Amino acid sequence: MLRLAVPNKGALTEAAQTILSEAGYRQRRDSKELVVVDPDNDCELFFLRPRDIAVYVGEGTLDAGITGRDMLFDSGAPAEEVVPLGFGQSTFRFASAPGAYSGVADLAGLRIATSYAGLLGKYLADKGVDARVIKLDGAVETAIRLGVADAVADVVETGTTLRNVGLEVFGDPIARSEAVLIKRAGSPETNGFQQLIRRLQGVLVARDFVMIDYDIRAERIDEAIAITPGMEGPTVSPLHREGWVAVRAMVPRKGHQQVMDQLWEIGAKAILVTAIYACRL
Ligand SMILES: Nc1ncnc2c1ncn2[C@@H]1O[C@H](COP(=O)(O)OP(=O)(O)OP(=O)(O)O)[C@@H](O)[C@H]1O
Ligand SMILES: O=P(O)(O)OC[C@H]1O[C@H](OP(=O)(O)OP(=O)(O)O)[C@H](O)[C@@H]1O
Ligand SMILES: [Mg+2]
Repeated sequence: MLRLAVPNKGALTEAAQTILSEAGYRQRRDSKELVVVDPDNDCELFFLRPRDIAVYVGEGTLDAGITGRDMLFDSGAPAEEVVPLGFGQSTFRFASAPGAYSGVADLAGLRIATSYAGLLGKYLADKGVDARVIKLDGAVETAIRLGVADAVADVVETGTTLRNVGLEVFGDPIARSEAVLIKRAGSPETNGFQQLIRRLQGVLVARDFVMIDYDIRAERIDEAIAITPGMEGPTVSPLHREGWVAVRAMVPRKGHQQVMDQLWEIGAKAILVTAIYACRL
């Protein structure tokens, strides 16, 4: 049985449940459920704090989990990223009162508040900067005003939280993160785990691609294929109308309107775009 850890709180929770549910796994009915058994998929889902997920997976008590890449690094657990999941994107950055510092080198000897002490500690060591890391559980942005720290290192997405307390980012981003599927470092992939990977990748492709269908004169098929090369090559079928063919191909969702324009320019007709509900490549 596949034992899978899913965030039960925080920024990744909803999107993690959506992607798993689109991949055909059973979901919890209310937010108090901590374990869900999914006999159809021979799987057990454990709802845990995102910060703890890499620890369970690293220990080998759970086979796989969804957490943030930043939390995986921060934990130092022997777990590894297997599939980036395309949601929960954030950067991890330094912030301070506007203009106070311009880069990590300015922080030598100062106090930096963060809830990612592992990640920050490794970064400072890498850069050869000796600073004091003040570990807080959350809402670290307030630490400067309360005199606990000179700078903070925290997750920034829209920047709204920082703006609200009058802080500004400085220096290079420390890390870029998104939700990732993880497994224990070096552990073999079981059948159940490989099936999970294929299903998640299928959902990601279904989100990123659309199906395009159109009719075109047979003599222009090479130009058409150059515009819509598809995955393995487009399906080209004869049309009842002499000298015309029907073409079907997957194209990236982003930019599909430009593809439609280009096809129109070379004389394509009846150009249809439809969503892909699910797929296995
Ligand atoms: N505003 C955000 N937008 C996008 N991703 C975010 C945001 N805040 C956090 N994350 C990401 O979500 C993951 C989990 O962080 P989150 O803040 O939800 O956990 P937490 O701090 O343990 O939970 P809580 O904030 O409920 O205590 C991290 O990988 C983080 O990078
Ligand atoms: O740039 P923004 O879009 O404002 O998002 C970033 C904020 O979101 C997270 O906070 P969260 O709500 O998880 O609270 P926490 O600090 O207590 O973890 C993070 O710690 C930042 O504070
Ligand atoms: Mg948080």
